[in-house]
Amino acid sequence: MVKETIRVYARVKPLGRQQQAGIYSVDDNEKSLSSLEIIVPRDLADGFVNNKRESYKFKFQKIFDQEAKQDVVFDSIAKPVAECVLAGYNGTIFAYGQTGSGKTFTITGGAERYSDRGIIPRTLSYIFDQLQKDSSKVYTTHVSYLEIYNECGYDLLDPRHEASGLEDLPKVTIMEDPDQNIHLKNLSLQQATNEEEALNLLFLGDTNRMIAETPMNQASTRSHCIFTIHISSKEPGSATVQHSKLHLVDLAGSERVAKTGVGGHLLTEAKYINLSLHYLEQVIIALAEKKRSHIPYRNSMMTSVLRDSLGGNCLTTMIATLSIDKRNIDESIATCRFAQRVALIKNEAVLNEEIDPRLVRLKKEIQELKDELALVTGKQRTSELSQEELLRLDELLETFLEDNDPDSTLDVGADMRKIKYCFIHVKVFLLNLDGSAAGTENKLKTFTVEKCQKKCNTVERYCKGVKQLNYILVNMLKKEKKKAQDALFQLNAASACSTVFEQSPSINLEESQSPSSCFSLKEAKDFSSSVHRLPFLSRKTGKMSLGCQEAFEVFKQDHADSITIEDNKQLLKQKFAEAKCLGEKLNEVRIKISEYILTSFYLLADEITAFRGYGKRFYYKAMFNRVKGLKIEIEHLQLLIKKVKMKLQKDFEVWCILSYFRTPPSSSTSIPLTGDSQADADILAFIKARQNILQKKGKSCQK
Ligand SMILES: Nc1ncnc2c1ncn2[C@@H]1O[C@H](COP(=O)(O)OP(=O)(O)OP(=O)(O)O)[C@@H](O)[C@H]1O
Repeated sequence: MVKETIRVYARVKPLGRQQQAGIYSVDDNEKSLSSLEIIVPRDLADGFVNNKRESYKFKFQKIFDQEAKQDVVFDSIAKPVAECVLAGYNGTIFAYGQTGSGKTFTITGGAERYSDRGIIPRTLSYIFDQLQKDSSKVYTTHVSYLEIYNECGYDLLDPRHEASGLEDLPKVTIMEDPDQNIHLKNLSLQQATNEEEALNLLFLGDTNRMIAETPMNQASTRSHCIFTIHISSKEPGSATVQHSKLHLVDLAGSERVAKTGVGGHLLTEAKYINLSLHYLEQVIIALAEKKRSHIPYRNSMMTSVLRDSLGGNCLTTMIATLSIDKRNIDESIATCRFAQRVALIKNEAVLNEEIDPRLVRLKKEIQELKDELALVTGKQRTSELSQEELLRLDELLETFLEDNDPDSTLDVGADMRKIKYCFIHVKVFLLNLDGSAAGTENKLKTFTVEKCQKKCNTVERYCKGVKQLNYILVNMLKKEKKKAQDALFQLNAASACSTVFEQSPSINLEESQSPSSCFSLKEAKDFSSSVHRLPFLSRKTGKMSLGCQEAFEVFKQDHADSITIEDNKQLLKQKFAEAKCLGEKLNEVRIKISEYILTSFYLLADEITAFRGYGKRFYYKAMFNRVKGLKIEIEHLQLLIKKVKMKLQKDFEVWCILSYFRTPPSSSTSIPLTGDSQADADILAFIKARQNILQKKGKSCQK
């Protein structure tokens, strides 16, 4: 807990050109309090016997003279408060003084120069800077902006739109809970994750502020404004959260109504303002009197909102803004008197820590669920398993791990404690696999290893089998290919010798072969076209079987057409690259043209621009046509590649037929099946087709 009286500072506003300075002196003391002396010369008109005081002395924590810059004010006043707020304490800084004395300039800042930024933007910047540096905690920051005008509260951060008048803003009302805590109904808390977002909210609020003119100040604020920064912080893993808030208050002008010379509607306003400041004064007087038990906070909205800041859980600072103009001397003295009373108020700031409400909620939820579970199961579940339950679990685990049946299961019921226990147990067994655990664990270890080895052996055998099959198939296809090449060679030779297929449809391809194995190229081609696409070459899915694909690849490599395909592919690549390059250029030109169109829209009279635009358009059109041409060329090439590929596949089929039919039918039985059910079915269908043809052929020969 930090016990401290409210710190009171004074800031003297620089005098305007036509202002005449009152007599005052500052005794700035670095070590203790500084003092301000205001001299009011006795008015001779009051006569020679005049007991009026001539000198007024006031003590302040520090006095900022006319030359004091905003950064100095921030460093001395706001920075220490912001540090406390970051540490989890509540803080308040409020500016009090007559209209035009520099309250808004000190709290919010001036709009002319960046260096004129006041306490709010500088504090936001400082806080977000610190939050970024501190990675030990998770911070959440919100801001709220309240305006109190004629005893009514308004939410300046209404996100829907910028209000055209105060009436358009949501009305904020005060609610008090049984513990006498104040809650502001309708005041929105806007989250700000960084400085920029927080500043945007400040600007939104400032735009919404009610500004009216008084004879004293052309743009004076006649309402109280409270900008609040709310910070929540939590260390990861910690159960406690800290909540703190910093009120930055710009009070309305404290001058007396008679002096301002206002009337009518403005007089009503002034009365309200003065009334609320009067109540503020009453609260401060009451707080300064040690014997007073009742503090009249509830008399006005402003004192209700600032209840904690005045004599409560808060580190509070007041800035008395003074206009040391000859005409404003009385007001300045009044402000200083008020400040002296405020300086007597003692506050007790405590660290605002609480158990994370989410944690409290979760704990409650867990208890409720436990109760529900106990009701359903009829058992009260504790966090630990009983000795009996543990023994039963051990038995179940042992039976499960010793069971050779791979489909055996371990059923421990829907109890997370038991499931976790089993997992841990199994993990321990696995970790001990290489250790020398004895007894059951050892048995289980051996059992697990055996089981694993068995599995490995099966997989190994399986892989071996697949490899063997692959090897057989590839060899088979290689042999077939060689035979086909021989056959083709002989065919070529035969055709060279003018042995026309048509004349002798049953030309022997190899003299040594049996007559039934003879097959002409034409027949092979006919067969190919009649079967259309052989089942093992083209599946219903349109894909070849794996072995066939492999064979096709080997076949393709040696085929003359594959060179054509490669050439075409290269050409296609080039065309694609060219088309891409042109496409990019085209886009560039398109952007330039739209820029030109936009420019010429603004400079319609400028014919040169328009002409240039046309030139670009022409260029664009030519490029467009070129790309179009390339597209057609690419499509043509793609078609060509497709055609060559189809031709290759057809040739491959013919080659397969030829090579297969060269072998005697009896040899088909020696063909090892692949093991792949679909491929085997293809092969068998192929053999059947071949036998049918041979049968037909035999019949026609007999005829
Ligand atoms: N320290 C200062 N340095 C330079 N200009 C200042 C200073 N203090 C105040 N001013 C200027 O004086 C004028 C009035 O100041 P400001 O609006 O802050 O007064 P105020 O006390 O907030 O008045 P109100 O009660 O009407 O809101 C503004 O133009 C402001 O820029």
